[in-house]
Amino acid sequence: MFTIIMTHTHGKARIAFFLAPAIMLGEVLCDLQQPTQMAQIIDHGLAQGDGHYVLMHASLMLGFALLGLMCGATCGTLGSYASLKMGEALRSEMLTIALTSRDPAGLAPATLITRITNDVTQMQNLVMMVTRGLVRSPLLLIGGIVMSTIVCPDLAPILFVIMPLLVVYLLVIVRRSLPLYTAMQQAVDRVNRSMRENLQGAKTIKSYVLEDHQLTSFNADNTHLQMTSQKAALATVTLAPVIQLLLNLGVVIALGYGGSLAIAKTISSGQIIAFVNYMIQITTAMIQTVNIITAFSRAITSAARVQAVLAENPPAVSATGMPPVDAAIDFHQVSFGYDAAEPILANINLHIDAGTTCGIVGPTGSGKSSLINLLTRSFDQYTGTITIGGVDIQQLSLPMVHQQLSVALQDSVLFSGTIASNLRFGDPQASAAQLSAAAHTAVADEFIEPLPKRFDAPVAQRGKNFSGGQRQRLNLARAFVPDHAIVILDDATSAVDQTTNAQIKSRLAQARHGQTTIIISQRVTNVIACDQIIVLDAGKITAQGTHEELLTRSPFYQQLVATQLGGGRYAAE
Ligand SMILES: Nc1ncnc2c1ncn2[C@@H]1O[C@H](COP(=O)(O)OP(=O)(O)OP(=O)(O)O)[C@@H](O)[C@H]1O
Repeated sequence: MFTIIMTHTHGKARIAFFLAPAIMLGEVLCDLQQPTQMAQIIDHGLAQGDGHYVLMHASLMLGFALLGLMCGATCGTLGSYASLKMGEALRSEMLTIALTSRDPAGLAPATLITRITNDVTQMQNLVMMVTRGLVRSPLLLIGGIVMSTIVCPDLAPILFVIMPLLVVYLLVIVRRSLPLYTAMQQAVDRVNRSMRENLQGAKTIKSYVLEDHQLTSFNADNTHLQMTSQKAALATVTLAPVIQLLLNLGVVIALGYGGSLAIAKTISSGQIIAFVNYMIQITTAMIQTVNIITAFSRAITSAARVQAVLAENPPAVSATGMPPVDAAIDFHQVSFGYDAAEPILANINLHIDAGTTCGIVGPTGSGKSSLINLLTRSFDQYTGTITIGGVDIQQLSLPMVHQQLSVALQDSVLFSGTIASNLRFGDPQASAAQLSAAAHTAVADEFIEPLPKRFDAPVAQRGKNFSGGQRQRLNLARAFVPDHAIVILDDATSAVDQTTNAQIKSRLAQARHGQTTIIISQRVTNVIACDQIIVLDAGKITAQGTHEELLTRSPFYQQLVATQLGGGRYAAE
């Protein structure tokens, strides 16, 4: 946890982090002066009726109080600065990892949200507490014990009995509360996940009239969160009162026993008052220690969850390969599984010549998208070699890989903004002519041109002001805007009608003539004209060749053609 805090606290924030406790030392020293000064006033000033002595020591007390206040305020400001800066750095790094991570298995959005917000906040609270309390509480505690022993050694045994009892109690509570805080954070994850799914799927829920069912399920998660939070709170709720009780008991004994010693003239009344005041300071320090320990328990849990995100496959930093000279693609003996125990692709060998088109067909779940996920380096845990232009993609940095290829996925994710801002994702400098050309290839021009603002027309969140087919065409156009050597279309026209699909196919053939294009499609018509077609089944390449070749070689392909095209031998266009 300390490593996470330190690696995310730089420059002025780091100075503030270390300076704040040092300044806090001033406040503690000032606080520790007060009871002694008070005893002096009672035993010397008041007892001897020395008004000047009383005034002088009262002024000293005021001076210490003001100095303590200044130290406390400065420490609080510095601590808050360090905490805010650490939170900012941590959130930024976590989001970067979330956006670039190539192993999303442990990074479900709901848990990520909780980790980036709630868990980071817990760590920020700890930094605040540590900068203020980590020095103050132990020092005030030890200082209080030492000073009370010096000022009134006769009453010191009271503390030596009470303190060990308190420490044991504290340790028991902390041990009990730690797993409860972990459970609480997991419950927050569940509520977040449920809320996210319900909000995203609101339309589907309404159409199936499942509002009550979903609400019941959400309420169950909500109640679970409330119960686990309550358990965690209950585990620590007795801490402060028990500390207060034991120390009040100590004060009562000090007053009773100390009173009898004062009557016997063994100690003075000023000593008793100083001792009681030190006990009050010790109580305050103990309660503050409890708060720090509680914050620690929560932050330890949170730090582990934050660390799990920070450890998620950081993007490759060393890239030694030169950019590929051409767009030929090779897979050599590639095997892959999202989970090591479940292979998805097995021994894939394929070669796509630069400047050719390659179609990939296969039943649903056969591994077509997974193949592309490897080429785009979304996942790296495969065996074998994948090269672009003869260069192993592992030797290329992620930006280098992404400068080679554009991908249009079936799921057309659009972002709020304008059509132009969405189309410029892959090339922020793209000219208006590039946008028009890309929109034309994707047959998106026919609905963009009539819009009053054309390419400046607004796009709502997730593109919900466009139809599914329109979204897909904008998604396609976005992939065509950058002048990348390789374009991959992964079932990217599944939502468009047959006529538009045919138009896209013919414009694509023209626009990408002589450039490497990979088309994954459930529709056999989309791949018929490809220079080669790869047939995938259960993660293996079962056949590859041209349409004509596959019609004679691949029973699966024959069946696909028969089902979709009525059984005739369709020639490639
Ligand atoms: N991110 C993932 N984590 C775990 N398993 C996954 C993931 N993505 C896909 N899979 C699994 O990998 C297998 C192949 O999926 P993939 O998406 O590659 O198939 P596909 O041929 O593209 O299917 P479709 O035509 O339906 O899109 C499936 O069994 C799927 O459940």
